[in-house]
Amino acid sequence: MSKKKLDGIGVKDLLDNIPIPAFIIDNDHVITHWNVSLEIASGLSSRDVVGTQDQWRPFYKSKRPTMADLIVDGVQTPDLDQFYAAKYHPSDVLQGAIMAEDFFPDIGKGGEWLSFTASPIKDANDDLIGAIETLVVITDRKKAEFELTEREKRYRELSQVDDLTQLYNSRHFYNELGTELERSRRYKQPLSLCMLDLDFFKRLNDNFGHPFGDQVLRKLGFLIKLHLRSVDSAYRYGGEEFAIIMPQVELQDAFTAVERLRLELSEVVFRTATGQVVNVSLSAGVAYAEGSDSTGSLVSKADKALYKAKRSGRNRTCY
Ligand SMILES: Nc1nc2c(ncn2[C@@H]2O[C@H](COP(=O)(O)OP(=O)(O)OP(=O)(O)O)[C@@H](O)[C@H]2O)c(=O)[nH]1
Repeated sequence: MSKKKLDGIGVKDLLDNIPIPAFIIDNDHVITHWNVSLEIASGLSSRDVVGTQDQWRPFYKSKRPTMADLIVDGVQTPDLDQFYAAKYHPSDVLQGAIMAEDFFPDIGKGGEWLSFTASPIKDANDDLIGAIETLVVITDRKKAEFELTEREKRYRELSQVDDLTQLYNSRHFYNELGTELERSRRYKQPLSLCMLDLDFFKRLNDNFGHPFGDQVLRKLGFLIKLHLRSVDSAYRYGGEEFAIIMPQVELQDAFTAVERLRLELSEVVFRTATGQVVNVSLSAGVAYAEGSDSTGSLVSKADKALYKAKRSGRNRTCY
């Protein structure tokens, strides 16, 4: 008995009983159905739009095809790009249907994100007779996704950046050095690596206190950043040891750049808590990447040069 009643139910009744906004257009792009959920969402009554081609009206400022119109016209990828560049994909579930997500600035107060799917409607002979489009507001989900992406970005930055000096930390150093080494090999471009180490830093800490040592580290971090070109990257490699990766820089130029930095630091006047004036120096080692170098061998070359600078009296740069 109840089955018979359901057999007789029309498309309009069915559509009006689902909580998802939906409309149907025929092959002439004329609206045949506009359900109650879409009336509520769009503020347009079915009486006013059925029989028209106004399906674009709730979504756009001026007339343009909706996804359902493109389905009716048989528009395929990549021509869909013209209207929904990189925002659509074929439905995993329905054959011939296209799903898309987009932001509609003219809907609601500040705009809404919609997820919409348009599917072809075919008759018993498999001929296309129209298309149905359903819409879901996904603004809250999108907001949550954006917030999550931002948090992840911030977290990644925090886990890569040293708090004290605001330079990258050593974890990030090895990733980046590997990438730059690979790039220099592939494009046959020079790559230099500099290791810097403050001289007698233990003595500074012991004599003037840890906070004073921190102040020196911060200042050196600041000076390094000041001197960096946009393609260089600097790292706090260890306690008072720093590294600078210099892509596209020959050994001699890297040497000159580090020397400039060393001289600048030597001219900075630090003042201790008791007002004492202190000068600080650094030693540096510069190495140049050769075709056969790994990250390990390049770091080792730079470290050896740094050791040489320390051994031969400090406050100098060696390669
Ligand atoms: N203030 C401060 N000191 C640190 C930090 N990290 C490491 N150090 C100190 O840096 C000092 C490094 O000392 P050493 O490795 O003996 O080297 P050095 O005294 O600079 O001697 P040379 O490198 O041979 O000139 C140690 O006393 C560490 O405690 C930090 O974040 N802040």
